[in-house]
Amino acid sequence: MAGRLRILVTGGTGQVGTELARQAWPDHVELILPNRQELDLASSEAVRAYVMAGRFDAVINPGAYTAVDKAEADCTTAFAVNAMAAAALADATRELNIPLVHVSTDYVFNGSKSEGYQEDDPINPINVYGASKAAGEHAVRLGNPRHVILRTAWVFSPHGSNFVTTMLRLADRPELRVVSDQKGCPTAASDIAEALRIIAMRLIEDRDAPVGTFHFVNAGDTTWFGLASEIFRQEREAGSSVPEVIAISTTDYPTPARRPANSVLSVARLVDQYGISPRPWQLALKDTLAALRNERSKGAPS
Ligand SMILES: NC(=O)C1=CN([C@@H]2O[C@H](COP(=O)(O)OP(=O)(O)OC[C@H]3O[C@@H](n4cnc5c(N)ncnc54)[C@H](OP(=O)(O)O)[C@@H]3O)[C@@H](O)[C@H]2O)C=CC1
Ligand SMILES: Cc1cn([C@H]2C[C@H](O)[C@@H](COP(=O)(O)OP(=O)(O)O[C@H]3O[C@@H](C)C(=O)[C@@H](O)[C@H]3O)O2)c(=O)[nH]c1=O
Repeated sequence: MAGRLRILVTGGTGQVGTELARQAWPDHVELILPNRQELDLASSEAVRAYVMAGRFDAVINPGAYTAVDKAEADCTTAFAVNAMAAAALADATRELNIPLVHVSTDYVFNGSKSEGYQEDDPINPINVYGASKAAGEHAVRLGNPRHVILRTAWVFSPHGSNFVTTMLRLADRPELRVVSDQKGCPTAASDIAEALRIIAMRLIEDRDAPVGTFHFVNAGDTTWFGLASEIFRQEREAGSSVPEVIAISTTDYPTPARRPANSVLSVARLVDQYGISPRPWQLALKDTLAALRNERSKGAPS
């Protein structure tokens, strides 16, 4: 029988962390998912001490400061969590000679490219969140050669706050105005978690497993307007009454943080080196909407 493996997962209460806990891990794997009280990612000393003491065989780091607009005025916390904690994880995992799987974002790109971004395209973030995540990537690359940085994008899931749950919360309005000039790849947290599980297990079991930066997003791309339209198309098909969705431009929806006009990610490297092929985002969305409908029907008075 294989020896027991302990994997530290940060951000266990988040979208990706929750889905990592739900993955079908082999029986000999134990996930350790500390909450904010048990491990404060804003303290790099606490992060280092926790990893050094934990007898872990790998670390997966989806924990992050993800409030994109709030980060503009809270740069210190965003950098502490997204950059300094990542640096502490990278240093500690290198010293322990264990792999680090770090999660990053499409918002490290400035959005000026017209096609999909490759892993080695230059990064040039245009908001504080993106800059803090870019600094986290840099620290991971410098800190531990045995790393995978998995960039993903536009994450949705049945739990937590995301664009899909926001649209459903606003669904009783007669109309919703949504930007149609920002393009990206909507991606289910459950699919990201599956990719992270496969990558982490390969890195633990095979010293020659591919390392470096990879992209993982669901297949296909759209705009936020396209995503909202598809959410309500599927909801209407399931019998719900839905608002009219109106396409607007970014200038008509001012926000504290700028967002890239195009952050479509190419996944070819992950398909090639890990054999992971993502499903279309519309199918992943269907599962999430069904799960949310199921939760609503359980909560509805009988
Ligand atoms: N959401 C998205 O659209 C995208 C996310 N990403 C990246 O994917 C990863 C996962 O994102 P997602 O699951 O959506 O994120 P969530 O915002 O859902 O979860 C973030 C997690 O980090 C934890 N966290 C934040 N600050 C601290 C802290 N100071 N100490 C301890 N824990 C903390 C949160 O804990 P608590 O519950 O206590 O707040 C939560 O568990 C992140 O690295 C993110 O940058 C990439 C692209 C898109
Ligand atoms: C709610 C709403 C948003 N919008 C716009 C604002 C913004 O340009 C876009 C997306 O809004 P959100 O604030 O929900 O999404 P945002 O926080 O920008 O999402 C990002 O989160 C971070 C963590 C990432 O890493 C990115 O990949 C991306 O998923 O939609 C509308 O046009 N109409 C609306 O009614």
